[in-house]
Amino acid sequence: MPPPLVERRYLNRLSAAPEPTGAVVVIDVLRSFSTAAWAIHRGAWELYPVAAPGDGLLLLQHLPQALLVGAVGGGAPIPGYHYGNSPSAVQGAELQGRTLIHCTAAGVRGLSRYRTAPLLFGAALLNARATAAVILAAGVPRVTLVITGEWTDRDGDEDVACADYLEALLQGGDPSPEPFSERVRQSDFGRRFAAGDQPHLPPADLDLCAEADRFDFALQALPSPLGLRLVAVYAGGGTMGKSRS
Ligand SMILES: O=C(O)[C@H](CS(=O)(=O)O)OP(=O)(O)O
Repeated sequence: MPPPLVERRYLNRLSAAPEPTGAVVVIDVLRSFSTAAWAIHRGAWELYPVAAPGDGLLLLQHLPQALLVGAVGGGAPIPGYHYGNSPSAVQGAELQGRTLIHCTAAGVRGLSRYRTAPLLFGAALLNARATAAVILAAGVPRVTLVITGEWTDRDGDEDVACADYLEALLQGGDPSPEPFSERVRQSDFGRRFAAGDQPHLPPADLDLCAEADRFDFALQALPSPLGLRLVAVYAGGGTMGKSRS
């Protein structure tokens, strides 16, 4: 099977391009899908991405055992939520078997924007290789990579680096991940974490987000009666997370 055609979109740029067909991979290395991946690794079953903080509070009425995780634009925790959108914050949480409601200003908004895609993933550098493997196993002819971290004051190169790595893997390459990991650290947003002068952007988060291929699962967003639901999926088939019909 030939490699898929890969194209890119930017969440924060106006675009007249037609809606993507095939797989859409919404990339957010700092930090949405790194937080989500660490949460799954720490035992969370599933995450419900919601586009606005108030939507999370409404959804909590249907999922009273869920934990609220999220940040406003710039990265400060959402008031009233249990945890910030932070891999180091979820490290200290008891997440085994838990459902999370996840709200962020970029990555989660990207999932919401592309919610009608035939196959939809959230990805970070932590699970780039696993995401490529799941997509290649699905045999889709076209893949759209969505950069979420580019803003007027930020280059978004943490996501572009992840997209470059993913694209190389999707084309059948086997590049060393280190240069891509270093680009995450050197990106405009990465350097804000490295500076360590904002409590909601801890340097520990950069370490937990800049590692490549730590996890062997992709994060697939599936439709559910309560909205999109993000679960771990594996290239050999198989989904982790409770089914909810
Ligand atoms: O919480 C984060 O790290 C960012 C903040 S911002 O929206 O990019 O300013 O959110 P995310 O959606 O994870 O990029």
